[in-house]
Amino acid sequence: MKITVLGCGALGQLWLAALNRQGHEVQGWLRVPQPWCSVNVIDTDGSVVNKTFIANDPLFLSQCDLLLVTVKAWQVSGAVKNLQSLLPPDCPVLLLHNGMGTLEELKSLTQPLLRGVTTHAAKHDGTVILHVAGGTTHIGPGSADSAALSELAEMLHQALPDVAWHNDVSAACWQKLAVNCVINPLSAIHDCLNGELIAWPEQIALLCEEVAAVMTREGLHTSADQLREYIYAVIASTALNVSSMLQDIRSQRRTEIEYITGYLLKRARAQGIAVPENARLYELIKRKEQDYERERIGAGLPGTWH
Ligand SMILES: NC(=O)C1=CN([C@@H]2O[C@H](COP(=O)(O)OP(=O)(O)OC[C@H]3O[C@@H](n4cnc5c(N)ncnc54)[C@H](OP(=O)(O)O)[C@@H]3O)[C@@H](O)[C@H]2O)C=CC1
Ligand SMILES: CC(C)(CO)C(=O)C(=O)O
Repeated sequence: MKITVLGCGALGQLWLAALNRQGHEVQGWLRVPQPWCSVNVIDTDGSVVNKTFIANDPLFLSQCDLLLVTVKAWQVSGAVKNLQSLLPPDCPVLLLHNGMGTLEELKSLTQPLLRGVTTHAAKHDGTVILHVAGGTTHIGPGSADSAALSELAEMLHQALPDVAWHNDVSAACWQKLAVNCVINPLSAIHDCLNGELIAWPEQIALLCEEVAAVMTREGLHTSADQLREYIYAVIASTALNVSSMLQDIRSQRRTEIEYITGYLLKRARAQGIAVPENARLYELIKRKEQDYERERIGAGLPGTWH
């Protein structure tokens, strides 16, 4: 297959390396106008991929069988809309990111849309991407015309297992959203590793109750106890992780809070449910972002909100 990976960061490079290993023709798509991209990945077994692929080739894009989108949630709709007119009309667009809300922003997209979440973990270490832990990628339709694209899951599974197809992927997306609503802002505010969050059981319990109430109203089968149990399992299995939100805060980058807690708040508001603890964490993270954005602008540096 001919595949363009939009966003060649940690996840993007993982997929470029894996898809190329399976014999697919791949190109990267970068924010900067550069005709090549370097992929430098150390896999979980220590094996190294150090390759250069073509990038930003409009002809390749116009012949693509899949656009795999691995940018941050707040970058998704702008990046995809930029490429929309160059893509074949039937080219599936698969969004792989934390948080929710991008499907709503891409309602006008005419290509079939898929969405997914992953439990793989990859991080930047200088110029190298370390594949820290394997995991499962859950994908499914994001628009009505993508329901018949389940064979994509098998192709992706051959490249970077595990990949599971769901005719309705919303439960998997909400479960990941619940994890991110609890672990990401809490770790960013307490400035701690994921594993250290067990020191705040009351806050975790409160957040789980609020998230479970919203999820139940969305028609998902869950409870505060189930969510809490699952989130403690993720805290244990990612104990030594610096969450992506804490990494963003430490590097003074824009976080994904708007698409994580922000999305939960929007759904809660639409349903008339109060979620005060989530609202408080949302405000604290937004304030942190605004503080360093103001400092950057005050220092004459460009803003990070590109
Ligand atoms: N890394 C992980 O282990 C996991 C990540 N995720 C989620 O996956 C998503 C991607 O994460 P990750 O790979 O870590 O993020 P990275 O920041 O490593 O990668 C994102 C890449 O997208 C690029 N980019 C931004 N805007 C554009 C654009 N308009 N066109 C082309 N490229 C663009 C960025 O380039 P530049 O730096 O130049 O802006 C960057 O290289 C996030 O939602 C994250 O939460 C989920 C689970 C695990
Ligand atoms: C699961 C978790 C919390 C792992 O750190 C994550 O998805 C993140 O950091 O964004």
